[in-house]
Amino acid sequence: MSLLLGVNIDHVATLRQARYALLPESPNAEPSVVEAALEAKAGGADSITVHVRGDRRHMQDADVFRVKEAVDLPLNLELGITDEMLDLALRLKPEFACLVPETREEVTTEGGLDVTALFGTVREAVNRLKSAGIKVSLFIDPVPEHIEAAARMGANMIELHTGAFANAEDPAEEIERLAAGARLGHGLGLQVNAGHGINYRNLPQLFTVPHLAELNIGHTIVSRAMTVGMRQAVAEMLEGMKGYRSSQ
Ligand SMILES: CC(=O)[C@@H](O)[C@H](O)COP(=O)(O)O
Ligand SMILES: NCC(=O)COP(=O)(O)O
Repeated sequence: MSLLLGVNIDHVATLRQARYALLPESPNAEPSVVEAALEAKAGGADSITVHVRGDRRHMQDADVFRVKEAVDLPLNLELGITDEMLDLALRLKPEFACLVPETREEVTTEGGLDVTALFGTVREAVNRLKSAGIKVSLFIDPVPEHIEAAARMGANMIELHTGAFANAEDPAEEIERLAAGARLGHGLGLQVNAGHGINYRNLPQLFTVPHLAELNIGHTIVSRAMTVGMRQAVAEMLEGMKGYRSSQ
């Protein structure tokens, strides 16, 4: 099975909010997140990822319902563990939900969910989402205790946070941490995904990380789409991902 690509379209909404923050549902509001998702599908995306943040800095609640309605692809909703966001997820009923840490002051997601310190809270959220038929992923750092806790609480998947890898001067150590985490997660029966900061240049460095099922990639694809359009930006990323399986 090929390595799957989840396209995160958050930053299409970032551009829209720059002008239409007060009127995101205006008929004039652009760019359209629905059109972006449809173009991502046309480019070959396997799923669409959207992160509705508590501060609604980019994706709005209405956006994700419209994307789910209009785009025939699995939807992966990223959310913080709050009653408000869990309620949204239970109303939306996406195929997948990925529980992520969130702080209002962060520029972007800065680390993985501390699933050991928050074990009970995370497990309750996992159970509520799974009871609604939603497959649950946990966005975590490649920390063995966190991976083991994810398996123990019944998560379906983990998404290894690749931000430290993406930001590292020399990524060798981070790549080994990710590889060890992927081996452990796979061995525990978890689907192992990865995401955050992956781009067209650093992607091949991840090919030594085994057992990856899916990459969630957004910022670099939306950035590339500024030049070549979303459909081609997605197709180019998929072309780059083709070498993964043969490198395993
Ligand atoms: C959880 C994750 O890595 C992505 O959703 C990332 O958060 C993109 O959204 P932001 O740029 O708002 O962080
Ligand atoms: N969970 C990672 C994601 O959805 C996309 O992150 P990025 O590629 O925008 O950094």
